[in-house]
Amino acid sequence: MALKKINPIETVAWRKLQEHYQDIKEKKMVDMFQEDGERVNKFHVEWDKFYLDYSKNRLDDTTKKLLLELCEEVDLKDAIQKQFRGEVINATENRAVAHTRLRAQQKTKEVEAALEKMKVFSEKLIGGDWKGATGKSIQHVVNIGVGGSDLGSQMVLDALAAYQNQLQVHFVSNIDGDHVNEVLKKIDAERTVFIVVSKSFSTQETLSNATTIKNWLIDKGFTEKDINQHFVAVSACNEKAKNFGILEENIFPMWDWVGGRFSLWSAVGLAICCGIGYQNFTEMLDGARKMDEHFEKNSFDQNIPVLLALISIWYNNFFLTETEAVIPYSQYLQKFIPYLQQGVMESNGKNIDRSGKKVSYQTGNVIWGEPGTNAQHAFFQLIHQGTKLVPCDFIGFNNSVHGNKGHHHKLMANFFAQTQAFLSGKSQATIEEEIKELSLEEQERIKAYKCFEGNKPTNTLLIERLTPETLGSLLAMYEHKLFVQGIIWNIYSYDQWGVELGKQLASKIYQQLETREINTDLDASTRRLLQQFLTK
Ligand SMILES: O=P(O)(O)OC[C@H]1O[C@H](O)[C@H](O)[C@@H](O)[C@@H]1O
Repeated sequence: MALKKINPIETVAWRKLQEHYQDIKEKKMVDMFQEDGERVNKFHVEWDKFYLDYSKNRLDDTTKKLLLELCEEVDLKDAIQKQFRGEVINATENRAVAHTRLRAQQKTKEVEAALEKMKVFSEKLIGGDWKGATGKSIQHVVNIGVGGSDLGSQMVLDALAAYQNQLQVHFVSNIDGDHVNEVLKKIDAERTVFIVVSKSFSTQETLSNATTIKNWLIDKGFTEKDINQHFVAVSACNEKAKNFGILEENIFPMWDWVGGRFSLWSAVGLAICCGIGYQNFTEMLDGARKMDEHFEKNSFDQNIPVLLALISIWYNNFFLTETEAVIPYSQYLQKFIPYLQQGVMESNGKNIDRSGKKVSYQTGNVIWGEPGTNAQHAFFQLIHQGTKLVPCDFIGFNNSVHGNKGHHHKLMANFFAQTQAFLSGKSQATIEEEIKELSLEEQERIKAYKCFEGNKPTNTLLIERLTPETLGSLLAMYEHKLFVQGIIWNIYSYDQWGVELGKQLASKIYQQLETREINTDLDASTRRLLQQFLTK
């Protein structure tokens, strides 16, 4: 059964939210805290190892009530059930969406078999039982993939670097030859296994990089047979992987019903199993499953992904904010933002609704960010005193991984202080006190620059500790958040046609660069640029 096609702006809740926005747009959050002593109690969720405080947002009881009514009107419940039942909700590609199946308690036979294969392979590598062509055990693993076949594994291995074993895992993604060259400098061919990860097994970047590496091995004297011991693949297109020269037994499955950007839970996460071991990988799946259950079963007013999605819609569609920042207070989560960017922007960057009509409202949010405290020293100025409203998610941990309390308390003091500053700003009295030593003339001149208006919204997510399990829950939380937003916006979140045009044009331009024959039907700017490129 297809997803329902309900135009959100035609709902009663949307109209009421528009009216309600007029009441709330000038309100100060500090006043709302004053007026309602129960605000924190009402606007937080405690779940498993997560604590979400969303009280520092420009919303009140009515906002929440209306946003929840919007969920009813678009029949979010029905959409959630359809997703968990694995129905064909990716209608533009005619595919089911069932990545949650990869981490379900009761797994299907094919998923079990894939997991077992990943376990056996990664344990052989880690235990030194998988030998290269010259009989040496493996030290390096190179993941060759791009987009969803790269970002997730990279991010998880960075996030869980504390769990890393002796294998060194590298990533080659960019078609830029400098990328592959730099990685090749770091590895020892005889002790390296390459994992070619491509759902379609037809992505230009991945196939070019894999071919370059294969040739590099051949130049070193490896035969086709030797290469078999150094190459494995993860793909939904077995035949193409075999044609590339990968042995059938070394191909790990992928399925149509797993979108690339939701695939780290599948064999696409093989590099993760190699780097941190199968046990940690399954703990991550368990964490994701817990979040799936929370999302599927909890009432919407206590449902973390639903609430985050609604808050985001509130700003995006009523305050008309342009972007959203995610600030994890953990250096381990440095690659979390690029990973989220693919998930969120590839999914919800759409302008045609589920009825095939152009939408007349804003969809996909622009996501950006960087770990705190580094972010504070880079772009927080704009959030504090710029002209744009940037709602932020602050993600912090009760306990650090390294156990160094001194550092962790300093880090978290900044975490709490920033959301406090975003909320309250700086009062006139405090500014006057700060500058009272200056001459009256100087005070007058400087006063306005020292002003922090505050009233900048933040969600604060406090998680017990960064572990494979909590990371799994966190990733699933954002997956469900973007799904809810796509449902409300009445778009299809699981296709990505928007990336195709560039690929097609690149292949035509590539031919022209190779033959040095520039098409006359190109636009004038591109034609001139190609000429310029070829002259030097
Ligand atoms: O895994 P692959 O088929 O090689 O695809 C890799 C990536 O490329 C595409 O362009 C898509 O935009 C991504 O969603 C996908 O993850």
